[in-house]
Amino acid sequence: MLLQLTMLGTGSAFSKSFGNNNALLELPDQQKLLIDCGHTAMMALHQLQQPLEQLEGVIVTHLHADHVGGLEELAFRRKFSSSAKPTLYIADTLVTPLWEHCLRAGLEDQQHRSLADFFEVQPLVPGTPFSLTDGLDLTLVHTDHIPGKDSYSLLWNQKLFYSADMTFAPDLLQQLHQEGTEYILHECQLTGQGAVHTTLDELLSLPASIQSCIQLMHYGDEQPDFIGKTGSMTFLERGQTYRYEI
Ligand SMILES: O=c1ccn([C@@H]2O[C@H](COP(=O)(O)O)[C@@H](O)[C@H]2O)c(=O)[nH]1
Ligand SMILES: [Zn+2]
Ligand SMILES: [Zn+2]
Repeated sequence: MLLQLTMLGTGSAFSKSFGNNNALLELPDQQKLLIDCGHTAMMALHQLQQPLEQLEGVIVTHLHADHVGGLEELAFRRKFSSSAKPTLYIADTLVTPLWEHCLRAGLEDQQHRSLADFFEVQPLVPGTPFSLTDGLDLTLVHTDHIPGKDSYSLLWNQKLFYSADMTFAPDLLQQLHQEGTEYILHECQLTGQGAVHTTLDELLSLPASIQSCIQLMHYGDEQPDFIGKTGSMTFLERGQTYRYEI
C-alpha cells in the first residue's frame, strides 16, 4: 500500500513561515483526505490548485485552531458548491466538543443545527483499527498534549506513525519501533521547554535506530538555524510530497 503525503504546512501553532502542520493524503484508490485542517489549510490547498470538491474527508487529531481552524470554511464551501459532505474521521470523544466548542458559533443557523448537517461524521474508537480502504487501517493512539484535553496520533497499518501534538513519549516510540513501525513523522519544538510538545533535545535522546526513522514537523520559524543539528532526523518540508510503502 503506497501512501502519498503532501505537507500543506509544517509549522508550529504560531509559525508565520511554514503554515499549519496539516497534510494532504492520497490513497492508491485516488481518495484524498486531509490530516487536520487548520486556519492556513484552505490557502495551502488553493496554492496547490487542489479543488475542495475532490476531498473525500478530513482526519482530525485534536481541537487546536492550527488543526481544525479551517473546518468552518471547508464546511461552508462544500455546502455552497452543493458537493457531497466531506467525511469527518474523528475520535468519538471529540465529536461533541468539536461542534460545541469550535464550530457551532460559526456554522449554526435555523436550517443547520449539527455537525452532521455539514459532514458525514465517522466516529473512531481510539485503539481500534479502522479500515479506511482495502489494505489500509488507521488506528488512533491517544497521546498526551494538553492535560485534560484529548489528542490522538495516527498509526497507519502499524507501519507509519504520524504524531499529533504531543509530549515526549519515549516508551511509545520504542514500542512502535519494536513492533515494526518504519516511519515516524513527529512534531518537534526546537527551542524552549516542552511543556505540551516534544523538544528536539528529547528526540535526540532516543536510540539512533529510532531517530533514523523520524521526520520532523510542526516546528517553529527558527528552523533554518537547526538545519544540520538534528542528527539523522530530517525535516519534512512544506509543499513537498512524500511516499511511504506501508
Ligand atoms: O511555541 C509554542 C507554541 C505553542 N505552545 C502551546 O501549544 C498550544 C497551542 O499550540 P498547538 O500547536 O496547537 O498545540 C498552547 O497550549 C500553547 O501554549 C507552546 O507551548 N509553545
Ligand atoms: Zn499544533
Ligand atoms: Zn495542539
